[in-house]
Amino acid sequence: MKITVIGTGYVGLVSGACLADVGNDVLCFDTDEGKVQGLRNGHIHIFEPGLKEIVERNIQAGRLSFTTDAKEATEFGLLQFIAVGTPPGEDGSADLQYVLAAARAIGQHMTDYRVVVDKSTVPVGTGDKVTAAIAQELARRDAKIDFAVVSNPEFLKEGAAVEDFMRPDRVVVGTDDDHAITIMRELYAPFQRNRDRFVLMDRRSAELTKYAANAMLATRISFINELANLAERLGADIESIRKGIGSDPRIGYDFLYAGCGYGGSCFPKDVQALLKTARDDAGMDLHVLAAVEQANHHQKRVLPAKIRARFGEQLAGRKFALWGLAFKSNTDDMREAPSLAMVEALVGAGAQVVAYDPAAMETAQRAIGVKPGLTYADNAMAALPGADALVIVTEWKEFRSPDFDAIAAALKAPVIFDGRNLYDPALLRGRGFEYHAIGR
Ligand SMILES: NC(=O)c1ccc[n+]([C@@H]2O[C@H](COP(=O)([O-])OP(=O)(O)OC[C@H]3O[C@@H](n4cnc5c(N)ncnc54)[C@H](O)[C@@H]3O)[C@@H](O)[C@H]2O)c1
Ligand SMILES: O=c1ccn([C@@H]2O[C@H](COP(=O)(O)OP(=O)(O)O[C@H]3O[C@H](CO)[C@@H](O)[C@H](O)[C@H]3O)[C@@H](O)[C@H]2O)c(=O)[nH]1
Repeated sequence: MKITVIGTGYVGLVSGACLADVGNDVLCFDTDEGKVQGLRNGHIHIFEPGLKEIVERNIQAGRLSFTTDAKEATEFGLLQFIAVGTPPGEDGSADLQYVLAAARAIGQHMTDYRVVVDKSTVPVGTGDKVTAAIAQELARRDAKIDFAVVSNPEFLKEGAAVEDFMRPDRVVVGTDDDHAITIMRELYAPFQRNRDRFVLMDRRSAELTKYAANAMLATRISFINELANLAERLGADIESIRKGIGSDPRIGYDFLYAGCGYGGSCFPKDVQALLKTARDDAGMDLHVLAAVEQANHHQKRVLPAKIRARFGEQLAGRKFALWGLAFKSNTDDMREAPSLAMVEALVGAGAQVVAYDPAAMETAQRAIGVKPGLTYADNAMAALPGADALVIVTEWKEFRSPDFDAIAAALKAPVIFDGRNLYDPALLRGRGFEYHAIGR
């Protein structure tokens, strides 16, 4: 099939590359000249395991190419995937300017039937707005061309994006257009594995399904974080509790890791956008979700508060090694990363911070800019010498089993603040560490 993917970010590039990998012809369109030029030369601007190989393989096979030309992009694909950003607007609602710009470009240039597939995360009713934007452009040039607008939200996780796209738990498709349904079924047939993963519904339900999934996952995290804070005060261990409740299949073990709060490009903005949609479009307050957001806001401050409780409110003259900057492991994404709140809290109280991340050094420097008091180390161990404590905020694999003797020798005193519960408290205390974790 001939497919155009609009937007070459985490979702667009992964979708385009994976769709090409199963034999489709894919043209990726982005308005960012620099990104497109780089991609043509095989430079991948995001860190995503396995993506580079797939992109290179499919460029070489002639199935994957890139353009900044909207007309070429619209003429290319029978399917037009919209995978542009929907960042939070000032009031927390999803900013649809990029989605609607993409829709207008399709309306301006289409000459034949098109299936427009919305993969961006968008509020209920956006499909209607995309339809209206395309229709308006067609009317402007007096063109009568049929098209369908389908909702097909994406559920991939950064850091495992290729695997998630290739082996999806489900493929949610929202439309009542029979021709579009046939095309979408054919498109996703190679990704069904051993059972039918295709979940067909109306467009509004598909749009809301995406928010429901992220809201549910964010709720689990805020719930376990709050319970962790309680466990700590009551002298219980949240990891034992996670194992104790996870064995119930109705609860499960996944996504119940306590930590220093959820971040990333999705949960914070999608929770906010859903609260806003409910309030503005349905006159409803979502009480549970409002509490989820509030609890997460609090959780990002739990580890800094422990550091202040240990070293005092004023941290001038103190130095901290910070391991992890990305919002989670296996990504370079800094959007809403808990590290941002940590750096702000430490440097704001006068401390020096020496930070290291295996993948997010460049993106962090771009996100934070120049900040007096903050410097970066070339590797994890190089961040430690002379620091009052090691602070961990991202669960990178390379932090899981470090040389504890070398850490103790490099730090001023063996003190660790672990926002991801990476280590066994008894083991660390046995090795002479003062170990502060979350809920243990
Ligand atoms: N990042 C994730 O893990 C993830 C997962 C599932 C869903 N989503 C959703 O998918 C959407 C995209 O997210 P992302 O993280 O890939 O975004 P991103 O910011 O990484 O990429 C968006 C890309 O779109 C391009 N763009 C903007 N306007 C354009 C236009 N009019 N025409 C062509 N290109 C344009 C930008 O230059 C950028 O390269 C969002 O709605 C997001 O909520 C993201
Ligand atoms: O038990 C857990 C699991 C995750 N997190 C944190 O939650 C955030 C989000 O993690 P994750 O969901 O793995 O990353 P994302 O790439 O943001 O993926 C989420 O957001 C995407 C965008 O909508 C969806 O497609 C995915 O299904 C959804 O998992 C990160 O800060 C994690 O550290 C925890 O604190 N505890």
